[in-house]
Amino acid sequence: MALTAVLRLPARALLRPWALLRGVALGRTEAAAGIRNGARRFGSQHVLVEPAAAAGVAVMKLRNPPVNSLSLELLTELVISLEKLENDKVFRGVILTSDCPSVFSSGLDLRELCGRNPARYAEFWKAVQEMWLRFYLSNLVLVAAINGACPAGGCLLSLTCDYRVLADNPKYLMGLNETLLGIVAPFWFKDSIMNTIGHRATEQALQLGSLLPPAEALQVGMVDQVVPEDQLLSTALSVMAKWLAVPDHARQLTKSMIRQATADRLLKQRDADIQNFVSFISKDAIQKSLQTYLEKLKQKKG
Ligand SMILES: CC/C=C\C/C=C\CCCC/C=C/C(=O)SCCNC(=O)CCNC(=O)[C@H](O)C(C)(C)COP(=O)(O)OP(=O)(O)OC[C@H]1O[C@@H](n2cnc3c(N)ncnc32)[C@H](O)[C@@H]1OP(=O)(O)O
Repeated sequence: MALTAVLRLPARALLRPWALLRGVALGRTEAAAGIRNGARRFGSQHVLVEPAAAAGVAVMKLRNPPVNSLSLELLTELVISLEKLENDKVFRGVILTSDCPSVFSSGLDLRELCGRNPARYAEFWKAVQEMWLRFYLSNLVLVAAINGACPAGGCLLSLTCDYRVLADNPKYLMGLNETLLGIVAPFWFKDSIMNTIGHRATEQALQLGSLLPPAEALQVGMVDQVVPEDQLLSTALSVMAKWLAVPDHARQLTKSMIRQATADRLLKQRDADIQNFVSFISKDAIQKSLQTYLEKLKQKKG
């Protein structure tokens, strides 16, 4: 960033050096535009973060076109973006949404699960764990504004949030569909959904790999609200206002009291979970089934 551009920045940006780094990552024009509008706006290649109209709230948008598949890069950038917001005392809540049309996130990037070497699988799985742990235990209020399809890892990401609002569109299917790919959702995926929809509903949803349309997702408790698409963000902001009306320290300790035990189950066996994943995903039969699934997805268009 040129010195003249730095000098034009408001003092508060200079007090936060990472805000300048974000500007570099965004490119000078976009960063400058954000600041000119009086709003600090930052991002990385795959995650865009901008302050919402409400004080203390940021909107975090996934932008890994075409379908926001959770690659190693996107997972890493999500964690870094959340950490930056947590360290910036201005922010108390985050609305998580998608910048890609009609897909919130297509889940883990299937290309990360096929044809890689064990070291890369291990690195990728560590990043999936990290994303889940950091979002699940975040001190901030997280509201998911789900503006598209939300299968598998996309659903997991939304389940880390404190509240989920889903746009009412029959194409926006949501759920943990791993069994349909011939793979098994790990215990912490299962814990996330079971803590949300309960034991019996999980028995069905997880074994069947159900992808639910909005009305059913609402009925089972996978989401808290279904609203017309054009009201998604305003609803998420209203929900956020209600959550932010509670004193942070009391809400944060309560959240931790409810969630820490679930996170600890993974924290106690992170390495074993990585080894399990690597040996499971490396099996020929699993690789075959994933490749067939990926090919079917690609052929869908033809
Ligand atoms: C004992 C057990 C121990 C350990 C357990 C170990 C391992 C197992 C755990 C693994 C957990 C896995 C979790 C996951 O998240 S797996 C991913 C599952 N995701 C899906 O099933 C969704 C697949 N995608 C879709 O259904 C559709 O793409 C979607 C999201 C509805 C959007 O539809 P549409 O807009 O029509 O877009 P296209 O289908 O045409 O897709 C465009 C383009 O993107 C490619 N693509 C789609 N999804 C993915 C993906 N997840 N990863 C990578 N690429 C994806 C698709 O193939 C198209 O590519 P093209 O090249 O043809 O343009």
